[in-house]
Amino acid sequence: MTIATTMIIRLDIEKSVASFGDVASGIAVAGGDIVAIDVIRAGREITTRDITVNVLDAGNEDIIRVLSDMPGIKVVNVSDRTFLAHLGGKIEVIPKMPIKNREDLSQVYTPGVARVSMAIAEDNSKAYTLTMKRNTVAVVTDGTAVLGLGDIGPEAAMPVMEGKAMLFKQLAGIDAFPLCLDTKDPDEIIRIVKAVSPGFGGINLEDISSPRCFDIERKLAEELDIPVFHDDQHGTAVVALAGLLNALTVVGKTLKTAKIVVAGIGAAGVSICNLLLAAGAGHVCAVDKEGILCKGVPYTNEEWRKLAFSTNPEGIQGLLGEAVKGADVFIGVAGGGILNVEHVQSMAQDSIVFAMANPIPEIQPELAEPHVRVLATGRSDYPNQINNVLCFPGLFRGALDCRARTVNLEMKLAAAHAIAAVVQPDEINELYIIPSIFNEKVVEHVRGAVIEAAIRTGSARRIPPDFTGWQEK
Ligand SMILES: NC(=O)C1=CN([C@@H]2O[C@H](COP(=O)(O)OP(=O)(O)OC[C@H]3O[C@@H](n4cnc5c(N)ncnc54)[C@H](O)[C@@H]3O)[C@@H](O)[C@H]2O)C=CC1
Ligand SMILES: CC(=O)C(=O)O
Ligand SMILES: [Mg+2]
Repeated sequence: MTIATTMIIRLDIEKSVASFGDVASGIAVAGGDIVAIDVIRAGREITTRDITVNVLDAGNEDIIRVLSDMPGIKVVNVSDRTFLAHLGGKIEVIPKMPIKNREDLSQVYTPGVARVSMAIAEDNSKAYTLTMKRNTVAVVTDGTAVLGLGDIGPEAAMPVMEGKAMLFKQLAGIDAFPLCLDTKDPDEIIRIVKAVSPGFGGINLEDISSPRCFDIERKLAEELDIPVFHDDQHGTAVVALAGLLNALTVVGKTLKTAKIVVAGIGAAGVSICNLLLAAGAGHVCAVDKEGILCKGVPYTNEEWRKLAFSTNPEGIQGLLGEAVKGADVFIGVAGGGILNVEHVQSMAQDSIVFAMANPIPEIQPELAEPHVRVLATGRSDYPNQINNVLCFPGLFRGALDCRARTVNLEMKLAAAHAIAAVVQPDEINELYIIPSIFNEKVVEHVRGAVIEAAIRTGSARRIPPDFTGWQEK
């Protein structure tokens, strides 16, 4: 799969040996397109230039190899726009007011702050009004299941968590802090999250591998009185359900009767199966590496044991190939390339394929497209992006604003229906089953639906002053 990008290559060119013409033809031969040239230093013997080159494939090493092999050329540095966007990290803390004089200082810091702290000490709930707690979420990971990259560790997880924090802020105005923990021990993760929780209005667990993630989330949700939400489980499930509701409308099928295969029964897959069942799906078939989950198999994974009873009503046995035969829907949250063209061809007429693995989908969209009616991926470079970013900003906005104690099933179902309803009935078509993350209505819809469900189910501790009720439009 190719990802077009722009590289900036800094070169020392030894004038007596090589010319810029040599460089330009080398880059062209290796598949690059020069879009800008900057002279950084013009010495008598050596000139240093930054060459900006468009390349089709982000992983393209050919250009660098060609240039490195050229006599008189030294490649000093290579960066691309993506790396440049990460220099020094992507987020920062900005004070809400400047400290210009001693009076300001004594208000925001000592001695003035002491009175505020004492007010909170007398009544802890004042932390919601007198600190950043009410607008602040911790994005917590142990780096064990980062995107589809696996267990890459807490440092390598940081860019993804910073990205989530940016999305929280830009889309929903929420201040989110990445907390990348250097431990994989579930009990220690629970202890650390509980210990830091006083400063946060909510906890977004991210990219924690399964099955550890289930217990970690359950125990934290039981023990904390703020919403704890494992995004890869429930954010993904909410958005998958939203997309599926509209995709089924496009093909004229129903959730109750459609045969739905979910592949990859990890964090995302378990929650997708559970949410689909809760929404009324009648034929869910859960498939992991060892095959279709079946009743009576003594799985060590407790979630699998439960799913084996609630899914696969036909008792189908076998691997993915058996599961997808005649299926109306395939939802992949397993990993890149596990679905092939024969699999897709064996599905029912007007099939729906959500290949949601990141960064490489279960099947390349170009391969699947000719054989399916509705296709979606988790990526931003194809139509129908089914990504949990459509859920978590609005869901936390709603949960924070009504000071929800928890995120319950009704809130998740409400969020899914709200996302689906952003696409108006006269707009829905094969290439538009899910709104864009830049559609401003998404956060507004999800917030409203989540607040309404939280109030209805007793999870809300307050009714936001601006909340006058919510109805799908
Ligand atoms: N589009 C979106 O919004 C989201 C996409 N994802 C993507 O979904 C994938 C899974 O994420 P998580 O659930 O967090 O990971 P996970 O590690 O908890 O689960 C992955 C599951 O897939 C299974 N699996 C691997 N190869 C398989 C195969 N050939 N056939 C069937 N099952 C197979 C694994 O055994 C595991 O149970 C990743 O690629 C991730 O990037 C995850 C969350 C959100
Ligand atoms: C989108 C996301 O959260 C993931 O792929 O892990
Ligand atoms: Mg994730």
